[in-house]
Amino acid sequence: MAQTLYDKVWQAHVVDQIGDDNLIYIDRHLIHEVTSPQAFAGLNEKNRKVRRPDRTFATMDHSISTRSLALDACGPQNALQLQTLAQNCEEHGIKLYPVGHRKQGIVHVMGPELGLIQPGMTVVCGDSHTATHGAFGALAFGIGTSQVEHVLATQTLKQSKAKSMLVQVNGTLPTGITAKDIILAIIGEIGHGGATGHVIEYAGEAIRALSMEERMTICNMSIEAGAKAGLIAPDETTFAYLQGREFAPSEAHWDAAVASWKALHSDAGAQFDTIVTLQAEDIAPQVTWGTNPGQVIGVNAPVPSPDDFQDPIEQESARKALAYMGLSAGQKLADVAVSHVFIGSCTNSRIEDLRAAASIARQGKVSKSVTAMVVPGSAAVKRQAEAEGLDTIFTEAGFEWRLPGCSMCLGMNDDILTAGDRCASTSNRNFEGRQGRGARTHLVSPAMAVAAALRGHFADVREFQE
Ligand SMILES: CC(C)[C@H](C(=O)O)[C@@H](O)C(=O)O
Ligand code: SF4
Repeated sequence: MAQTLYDKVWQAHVVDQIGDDNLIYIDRHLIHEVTSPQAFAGLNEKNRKVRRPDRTFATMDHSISTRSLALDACGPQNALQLQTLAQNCEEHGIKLYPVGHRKQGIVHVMGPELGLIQPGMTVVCGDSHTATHGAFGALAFGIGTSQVEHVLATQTLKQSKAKSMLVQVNGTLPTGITAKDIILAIIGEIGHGGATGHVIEYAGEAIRALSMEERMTICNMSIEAGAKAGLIAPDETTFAYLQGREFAPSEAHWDAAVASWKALHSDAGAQFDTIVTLQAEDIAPQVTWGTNPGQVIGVNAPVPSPDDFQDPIEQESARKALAYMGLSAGQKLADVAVSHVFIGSCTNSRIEDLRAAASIARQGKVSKSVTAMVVPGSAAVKRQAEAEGLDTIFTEAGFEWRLPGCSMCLGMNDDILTAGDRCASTSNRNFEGRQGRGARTHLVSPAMAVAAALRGHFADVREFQE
């Protein structure tokens, strides 16, 4: 029978059947400081060892400062969490990339960089944006702390199979439109719960044309569509990205690996539970106006009115969102001033994101009324950006240039907004209080974030194209 990519990866990892569920084997386990301490505590209490330390990799990203390398820069509680991770990794023989290490970074940025994620693998992490790694044709999803403990102890996980959704993006992406705009447009189309219970496979000409970094941006936000995971079938782009990376198959094994990866695609005639189709030419630069990522419009569209929605729940949600965001129906986004701009997060902090941001930043200066920062996703991205002189472009334009980490994506470190602040952010979540209590988040692409920084209000990045 014709199989989907998801079927193939799933089937190759089933170890056992438990009732209606399966026990699946986990190839890679990524860990960070926030969701691992209790898991290790549970393991230690039961006197258990980590089953496969060689398949487990750790980094520090959430609770760290991106202004200083000091572990206690964000206070004693964060320091304790970070020290606990270091101690647990030491005791259990797990490779850790701590703050200051040349391979440290946001878990979803540094993992792929090291070649840890390969087509056909199962990948888990106690973090919802583990979906990012699906860009490699891996089945990658976030797990809770008790599941982290289970994977540490057994290298397996009990799971039930999800439904499948095909999101097909046809056509060619217009100039100035990015992967971030594609995924926001998809979520705008299906709603922020639109893929609940599904694993999404992204396909179509516009997806095939994307680089690996752009594919990661797409898969990253599968979670914001409600999906369990998002995948893209591996192809030459994937293989070229992986070749030569530290943990990628060695030269002696490379050809055999690629040959097996080439079978990882949905067969002709494979059945999906749900199919969604978008046309790339229809996508404008996206800006969220509300408090979930599905509340999104093209930059030139008016802010909607609750009456524009049929569903009473959506109407109520729009009403609440407009009140929280301090916006009114019919308003133009070009009239909405921003106080902060954040370029970073596991969605948009890779080198291509920073290049796109710099290409706009070199055209002007950050508005006096805006505080703007660029936070590279990993130490490797930071080094590369500095080698290309991007840091100078940013600082000369008036942006802060930071150390790698999650930073202002969420309020767990020293980058927290205050009530009433309005931020154009390249991150992935915009719920109430995400970047600080009472703060307002608008999700955009890196280029759109810079456009807002320079103008002091939202602007169509296509006006900046040289
Ligand atoms: C801290 C962590 C558990 C959390 C997540 O899982 O998503 C964080 O990364 C986030 O983006 O909110
Ligand atoms: S950058 Fe943001 S979304 Fe990504 S892992 Fe860190 S906190 Fe979560």
